[in-house]
Amino acid sequence: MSAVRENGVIVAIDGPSGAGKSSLTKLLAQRLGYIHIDTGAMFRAVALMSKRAGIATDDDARLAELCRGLDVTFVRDGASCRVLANGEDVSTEIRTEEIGLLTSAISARKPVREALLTMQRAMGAKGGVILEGRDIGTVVFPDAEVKFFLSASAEERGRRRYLELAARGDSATLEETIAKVIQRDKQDEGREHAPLKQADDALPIDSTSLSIEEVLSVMENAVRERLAQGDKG
Ligand SMILES: Nc1ncnc2c1ncn2[C@@H]1O[C@H](COP(=O)(O)OP(=O)(O)OP(=O)(O)O)[C@@H](O)[C@H]1O
Ligand SMILES: Nc1ccn([C@@H]2O[C@H](COP(=O)(O)O)[C@@H](O)[C@H]2O)c(=O)n1
Repeated sequence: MSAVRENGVIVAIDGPSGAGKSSLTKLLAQRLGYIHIDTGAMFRAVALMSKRAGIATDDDARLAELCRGLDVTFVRDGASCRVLANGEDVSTEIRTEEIGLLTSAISARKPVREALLTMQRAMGAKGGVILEGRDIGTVVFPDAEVKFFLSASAEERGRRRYLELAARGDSATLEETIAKVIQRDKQDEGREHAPLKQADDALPIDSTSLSIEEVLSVMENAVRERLAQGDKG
């Protein structure tokens, strides 16, 4: 177990779509005074920009060129965070289901993963960060001091996403939403590069029957226990 870093520990939260990663990362970051790094938003920004540029999802050369010229940053907006791509606020545009599915295809490409891996490691190396994604504990920071793998049944994750979309006026049915969650799971788990999987040393949390507050309590206790170990860990 590595010593605590300059700004604190690195916390990795991985898991499939709709498991609650963003919700819990935001709350846990507030509790700890840590920085929230939404790596999914970074992949979504690449997907949005590639769509605008008319780049095919398997055109690695053009995807690599796009990533070289792309600067993805996070800007605090009260209790929330805005996502900027080359200075443009793309926070809303990257959240559509269309972009979510496109992102799942784009994020399977090696040049995209290599480019964002470099950015993510630079953002989190000094600690005091919580990164959420699919490969944080396995690829980005395999030496993270605290790792969680947050999951829930596909039906529950689809139900959560359905409620979220309905609140935004989206007309997708529950059945359609569950099917899209399962489709994204298969794409994320089945790809060659950095597939979604639980790190061997990650604490698994099945949130199917747990409230956000219950999950947050488990996570916060685990992080504070590690912090109490300090450099002895
Ligand atoms: N334990 C829970 N119980 C009930 N609802 C939850 C729970 N966790 C998250 N939610 C709700 O489920 C929806 C999806 O949560 P969230 O966006 O945090 O998941 P995610 O894992 O980040 O998904 P994605 O990877 O697709 O972005 C949100 O509306 C959130 O409020
Ligand atoms: N570390 C990551 C994070 C995300 N992805 C891909 O992005 C898609 C969108 O992620 P959300 O968390 O915003 O839903 C996701 O389905 C993955 O395909 C990734 O590959 N690695």
